[in-house]
Amino acid sequence: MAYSAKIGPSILSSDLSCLGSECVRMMESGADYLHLDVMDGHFVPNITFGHPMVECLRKSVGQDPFFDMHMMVSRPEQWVKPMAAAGANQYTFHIETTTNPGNLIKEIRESGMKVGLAIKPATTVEELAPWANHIDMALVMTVEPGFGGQKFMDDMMPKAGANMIVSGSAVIGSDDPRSVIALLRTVVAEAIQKRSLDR
Ligand SMILES: O=C(CO)[C@H](O)[C@H](O)COP(=O)(O)O
Repeated sequence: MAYSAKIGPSILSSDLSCLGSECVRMMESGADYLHLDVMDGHFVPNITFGHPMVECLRKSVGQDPFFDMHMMVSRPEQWVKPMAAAGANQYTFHIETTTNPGNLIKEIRESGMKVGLAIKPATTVEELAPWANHIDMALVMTVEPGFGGQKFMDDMMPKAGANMIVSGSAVIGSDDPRSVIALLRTVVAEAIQKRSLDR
């Protein structure tokens, strides 16, 4: 059986004044999808951009790149429809930010997007587990949300078993992002294979 992993560069560490060309550079370097970090200054102590920027990006890069919106915002319900209209493919919200994940999942699907569910380092996978069959992707954070380039939290490893990897500064900051993406993909695919053989 062939084991594969998907790599989604986070554009957080890129030159945000050149976001369109940075996204194209990542896709041309072999990225499987793009992880777009949306921050509102409330859920996290940082601000990035919102749906108007996503709409411009979509026009600039075309229909093909898959946009996974990592919504680090305090009211994720508010941005579902605007993000769908702007051209987002997946809406990944934080379980810590809503009292009604089921309703939000329904709204996201009705808007035509896939559903991602994220947890901060302090949140257990048990809180995520009841929604596992209702979502397309679980995002287990290995840094505190808000900033790229932080130290990887090794103690998050028991929560993971990942087949999709978000990597920002290591990919964006490299002179050779193609090699970094390929290396990440190979290492993760081999780990998945080993894990399945160990079972
Ligand atoms: O979600 C994020 C921060 O909130 C970033 O997307 C994530 O941390 C990836 O960036 P890096 O690899 O530089 O840590």
